[in-house]
Amino acid sequence: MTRIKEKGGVFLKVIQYGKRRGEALKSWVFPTVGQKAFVFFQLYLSTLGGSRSWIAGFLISMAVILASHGCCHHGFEQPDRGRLADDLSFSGSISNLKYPKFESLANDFLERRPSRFVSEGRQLDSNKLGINGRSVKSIGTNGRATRMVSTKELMKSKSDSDVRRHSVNGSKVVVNGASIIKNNSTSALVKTQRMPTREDNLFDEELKVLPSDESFSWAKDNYSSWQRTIDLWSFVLSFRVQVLFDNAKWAYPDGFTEEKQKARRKRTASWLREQVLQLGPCFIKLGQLSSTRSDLFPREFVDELAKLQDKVPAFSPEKARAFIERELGSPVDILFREFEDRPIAAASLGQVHRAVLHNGEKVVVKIQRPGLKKLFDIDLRNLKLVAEYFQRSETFGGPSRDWIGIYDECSKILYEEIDYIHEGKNADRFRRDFRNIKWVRVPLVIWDYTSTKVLTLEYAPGIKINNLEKIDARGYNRSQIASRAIESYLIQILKTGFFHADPHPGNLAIDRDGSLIYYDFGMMGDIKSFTRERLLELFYAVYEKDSNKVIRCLIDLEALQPTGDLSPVRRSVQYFLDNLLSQTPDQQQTLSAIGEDLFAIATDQPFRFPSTFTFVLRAFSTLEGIGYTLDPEFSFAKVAAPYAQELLDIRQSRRSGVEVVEEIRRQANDARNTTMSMPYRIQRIEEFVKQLEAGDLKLRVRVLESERAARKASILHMATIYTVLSGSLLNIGVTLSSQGNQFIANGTYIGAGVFLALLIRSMQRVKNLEKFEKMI
Ligand SMILES: Nc1ncnc2c1ncn2[C@@H]1O[C@H](COP(=O)(O)OP(=O)(O)OP(=O)(O)O)[C@@H](O)[C@H]1O
Repeated sequence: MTRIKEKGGVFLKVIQYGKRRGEALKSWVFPTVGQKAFVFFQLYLSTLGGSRSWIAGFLISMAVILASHGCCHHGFEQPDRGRLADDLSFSGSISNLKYPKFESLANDFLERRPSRFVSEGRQLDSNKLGINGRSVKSIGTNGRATRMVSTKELMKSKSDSDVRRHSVNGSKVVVNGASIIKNNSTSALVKTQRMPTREDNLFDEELKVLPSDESFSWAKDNYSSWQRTIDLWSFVLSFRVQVLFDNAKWAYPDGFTEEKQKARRKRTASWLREQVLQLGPCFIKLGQLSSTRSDLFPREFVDELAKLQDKVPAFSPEKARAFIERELGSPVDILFREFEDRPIAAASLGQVHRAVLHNGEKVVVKIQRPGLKKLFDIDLRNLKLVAEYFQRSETFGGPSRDWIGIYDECSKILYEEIDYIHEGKNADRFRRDFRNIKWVRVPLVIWDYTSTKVLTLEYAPGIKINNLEKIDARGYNRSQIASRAIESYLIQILKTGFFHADPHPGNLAIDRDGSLIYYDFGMMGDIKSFTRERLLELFYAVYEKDSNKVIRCLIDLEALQPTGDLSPVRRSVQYFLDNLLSQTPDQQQTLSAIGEDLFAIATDQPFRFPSTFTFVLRAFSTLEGIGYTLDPEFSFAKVAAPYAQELLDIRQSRRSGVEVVEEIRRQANDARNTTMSMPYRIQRIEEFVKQLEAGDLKLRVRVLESERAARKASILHMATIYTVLSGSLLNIGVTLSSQGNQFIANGTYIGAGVFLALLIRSMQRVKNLEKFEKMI
């Protein structure tokens, strides 16, 4: 599982609630040059961060919405859970095999919905079918045991003679229950590849022409690791400089205005997208993940990065075919009856081709980009250096944040994403979780055609969830789709604990019968039962507006560090609970708005990696956004209400017995202790007052504002010295240079440069302090 831990911490301050959302975006001014340079990595790390905060954020938001909505007593209708009878998915016998190597397939088989199960399996004669004495037994669709032949085994014996050995009466070969008619003396399996024509189109959809990756250096076979490292660091430095210029008022000779800054940012953002494409898969994945992080990045960046969702270059069919052959051990023409050279989708980590198995089953083959592992190794090695720099740097939270830990988690997740066996197992588990919910569809994994880098799945075409035109044309119920998307997610978070961590519109589609198809199980989250219990406690605490309990739960969840004085945290939590929970239904905010509020409040607090709160809400705000697009009347609270009510009911019923007695006993104990200790407490207060009067007790007061002002003054003082030194050295250099002492002049120029850099750094620090002051 993808268990994403929260790492790092931030300091605590309550910030102006009223301004927070606009400010969060507007004030995207990176405090130091270092931060500007590594914003990309920061985004990457934060996007993939801790699942606990992720969920904690979601539950808080949910409780907030529900409490503000007063919804827990409404009797909302549960969306229709029925599934239409006609199911046009393709399914075939080959996926019904049980292979010893992949135990999970048996579960697949058992859970398979009968409506989907188009039986092409035939009961086979075991005597005729054994290949090299080995055959695989599976349960046929009619419930009887059927002997099945592993396709891999069959591929091994693909020569004519081998094939002939499997023929029955010289005319028919049975492969995994499907019949292949043998037309002539050549191999029955080796067929000339024939692409489907318009008249003979095996698939309904038209294919788009995808751009090719040939012009990209990362796609070249001879791309060296040195070149890669140079490219990567050049990008980081160029981006740092561009952001610096975008944000520095002095960089606008005709005068600074917000419009001009926006226009420049737009240019930088489009440059960034290009660069991300140039840098390849690891960064494309990062860019995609960032495209919903409007809390961290200006709108212009988010919009540009969102374009990465679809526009990822494809690699050539030759590469794809060679790769499949290397991975699966046989040429494509032998493995498949048909294979479409043009991919239906090209994503950051792989591309998807349609194919037809020899038994006629339609499948998709997801092929990983060649050389991806090597690229990941280099990229992550470099990103580790960045993490180490962050760990040392005060600016990035230094020792209070576990950057190395975050890096480790992230690289684990990325490596898991490029392991398609892992993805296949995730898909199986996800399908099992939804086996009783007929309106969620998860394509079957064809394990025999799957390896770490090639994943073959049942072909499950659908209309992308944000394609309103097609959804309307087919007459689907938009509001039902919106509710189902959210509901399926609530089930994952609250019930099964195993959730799809990347539910962008490309990964959700509508099947012909209106059910929801999930694609891409590379990045999944897993909530352990201990965590789930704590999260439920957190949910109740938020619902009861009990800040102490909220803090206790956050500490238990390791989402908050119990170090130092927690009273400022308590104040901000209470502020958040009071403000949001007192909202009337018409003031009710969207999940993404609440998410932004959470980020604003969490800034500078000892939460572990609070920026993951955006990741927390990423899935839900994406789905919520889809919900609003599909149905303007859509309400998250409405869909979530029955689930929240259920949680509250469970608690109520739990409390009814032993817990109530326990609670009464606890309260009685508290009351007795308080009464007994009262005289002693009054005596203590009296002692304090006496000590104060006698001057024995001194109160030390720290005025943080003055401390900050003094710090600012000292930085400005140093900045003045740097200016003078830099100017003087520059003057000396010019003089020496005019006198012909070029060598010494160069030395003084370098000195001037160093002081100039120190000056810029000081100015940045002043700017940071000012920004911080504005926020508190
Ligand atoms: N079983 C399937 N049947 C039909 N189409 C599919 C299937 N699996 C994937 N696709 C299509 O291929 C696209 C890309 O698939 P997928 O998301 O699994 O690839 P990916 O490389 O993991 O992409 P990303 O990581 O960017 O989300 C999907 O959006 C969908 O259109």
